[in-house]
Amino acid sequence: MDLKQYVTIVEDWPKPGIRFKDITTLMDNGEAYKYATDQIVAYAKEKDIDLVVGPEARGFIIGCPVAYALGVGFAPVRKEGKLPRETVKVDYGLEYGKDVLTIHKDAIKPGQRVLITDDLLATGGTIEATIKLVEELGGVVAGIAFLIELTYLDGRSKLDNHDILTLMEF
Ligand SMILES: O=P(O)(O)OC[C@H]1O[C@H](OP(=O)(O)OP(=O)(O)O)[C@H](O)[C@@H]1O
Ligand SMILES: Nc1ncnc2[nH]cnc12
Repeated sequence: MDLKQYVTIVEDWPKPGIRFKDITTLMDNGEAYKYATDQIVAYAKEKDIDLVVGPEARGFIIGCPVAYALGVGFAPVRKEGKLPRETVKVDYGLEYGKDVLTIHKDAIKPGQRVLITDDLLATGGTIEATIKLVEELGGVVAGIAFLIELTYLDGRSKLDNHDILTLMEF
């Protein structure tokens, strides 16, 4: 299936100069959303995953159906001030801003094999920060899966030698 046809490009959003890749037109097509999810599930099955971790908010949309299909848990990474118990945190930058990401301190057991999911790899700041959080809690990043990679921003170079799956390149 050609997934790219379901992504809508929105010019100059949220800021002038940004070509926003809107995945809501992929998600609201049941066949396309299932196809994309199934590709990531097949990848995750090769990696012997114990837990899926995804950053707010679009990382949840990708990661939760994958966790359900694998029969493993999902741990949310959220922007500061959203998680109610003790967290670890990290500052990060992204294509159109900067922020702080957090995860509950007890979300990952040392040695657990983690799949990180998100909709899109741009500068790599969000996933670089997510990797730091997972590793600080003793998790092993066994794989990272995205729907979309913006190859012209070279976010991949921030993700060391981690194993990465992307379903579409722009
Ligand atoms: O590779 P980067 O430059 O870090 O950019 C990619 C991140 O930016 C977007 O999230 P955003 O922070 O806009 O949050 P949202 O998912 O809540 O809209 C997107 O969903 C990725 O998480
Ligand atoms: N160009 C873009 N489109 C959609 N989400 C993004 N997150 C960071 N850059 C983005």
